[in-house]
Amino acid sequence: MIEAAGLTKRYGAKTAVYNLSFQVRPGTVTGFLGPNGSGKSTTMRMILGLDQPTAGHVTIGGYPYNKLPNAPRQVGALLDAKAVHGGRTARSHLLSLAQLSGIPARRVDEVLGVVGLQDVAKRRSKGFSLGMGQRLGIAAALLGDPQVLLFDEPVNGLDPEGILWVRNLMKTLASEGRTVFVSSHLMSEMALTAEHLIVIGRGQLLADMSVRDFIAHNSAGFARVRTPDSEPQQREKLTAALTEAGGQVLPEQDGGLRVTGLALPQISDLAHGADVRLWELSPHQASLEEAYMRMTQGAVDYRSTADQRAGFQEPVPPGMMPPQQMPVPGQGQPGWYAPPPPQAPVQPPVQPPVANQNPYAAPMAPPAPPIAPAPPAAPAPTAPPMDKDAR
Ligand SMILES: Nc1ncnc2c1ncn2[C@@H]1O[C@H](COP(=O)(O)OP(=O)(O)OP(=O)(O)O)[C@@H](O)[C@H]1O
Repeated sequence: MIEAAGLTKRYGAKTAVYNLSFQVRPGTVTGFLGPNGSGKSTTMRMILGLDQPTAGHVTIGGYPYNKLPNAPRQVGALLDAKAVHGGRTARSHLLSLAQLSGIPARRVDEVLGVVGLQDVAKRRSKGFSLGMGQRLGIAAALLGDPQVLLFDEPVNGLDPEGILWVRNLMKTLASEGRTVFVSSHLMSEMALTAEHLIVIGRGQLLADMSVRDFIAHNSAGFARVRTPDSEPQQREKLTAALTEAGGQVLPEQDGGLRVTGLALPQISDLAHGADVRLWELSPHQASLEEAYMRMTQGAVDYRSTADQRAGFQEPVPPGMMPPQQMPVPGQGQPGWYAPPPPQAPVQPPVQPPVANQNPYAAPMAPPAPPIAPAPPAAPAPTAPPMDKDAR
C-alpha cells in the first residue's frame, strides 16, 4: 500500500503539490489523473524518494522509499521511458539494473519475454521506437517482481495492440494482489483499466473514489427517447408533454430525444398519457472523459488560445464555480453538455492467473468515498526532508 499524508512540494515560488493525502491499495489498479502540470509526476517522484517533500510524507508498506529494505525488489516504476543509456542493448540495460539490485540474470530474459522485446534484446535502445522504449521501461519496472508498481503514462506511444497489452498487464498485476498506480491522460483507457481513481488539479486532491462513483458524481444522467421515425408529430407531442412536466428535452441528430429532469417511469407514463408510441427509452450515463473534463475544468493551467477563441472551452454550467477556482467535486449539475454513447465503467471480475501459463500474456480483464475540499492557497513549508536515493 502507498500512503501519502499532507504531501506538499514547492519549487521556489511554485507549489507543485499541496497537502495531498491518499492511499493506493493493493489488488486494484488505481488511476492517477490530472491536467498537464497538475503534479502527477512530482507526486510519483516523491513516492519513489527521487524528490523530497517540502511537507508531509509518503510511505510504501509503512516505510519511506529510502528506508525500504531491498526497495528494487519491492517497488518497480516506469517514470521516463527515455531515461536509458541509448548505447546499451535492451538486454544489457536490464542486466545492469538487475546486477545493481542482486536480481538473477535469468529474470532479465523473463521480463524481455513478458514485454515482447525478446527478438530485439540485442539491439541498442537508441534505435527503439517510442513504444519499444515504453516496453523496455515496463520490463525494468517488472524486473524485481515487485509488489508495488508505479507507471507514469505507460501507454504513451503504444499502438492499439500495445495499449491492450498494457491494460491486461496492469489488471493481471493487480489481480495478483499487487499495488498498481498508473497515471494517464487517456480517459477512455483509464475507464477500462482502473477501478479506483485519484484525481488532482493544481497539485491538490479533487477526488479519491471508484471509477463508477466518479462518473456518477460528476455527470448528469439522462434518458434517451425515440418515437417512430415516420411520425414526426409523435415526437413533437412527446416533447411538449415532457417539457410541460418539467423535463429538459434536447433533440439528437438521429431523431432521438435527450431528456433530463424526469425519471424513466415518468417519461413512460407521460408518453402513454399523450398516446405516443416509443421505439426507445433508455438510461444513459456520461463517460469518464466527460466526468473528468467537468471536474477539472477549473484546474486546467494550460489551454490552447485557439480552443478558447473557437469556444472549445467548456461552458460553466449553472451552479459550477468559475474556472479559476477549484471545483467542488461530487456535485452533479443538470443541463450538462451532451455526451456521446456511454462507456461502461463496470469491469468483469478479474480472473486469477492459471498455473503454468504466462500470467502476463492475456489476462481477463465501488461506497461514496472521501472528497477533498479545495484548500486555500498554499502556506509555508515545514516538514523534514527525506533521504535522497536515486534509483
Ligand atoms: N524540478 C522542477 N522545478 C521547478 N518546477 C517544477 C519542477 N518539476 C515540476 N515542476 C512544476 O511543477 C508542476 C507540476 O509538474 P508535474 O510534472 O508534476 O505535473 P504533471 O501532472 O506530471 O504534468 P504532465 O501531465 O504534463 O506530465 C508544473 O507546474 C511544473 O512546471
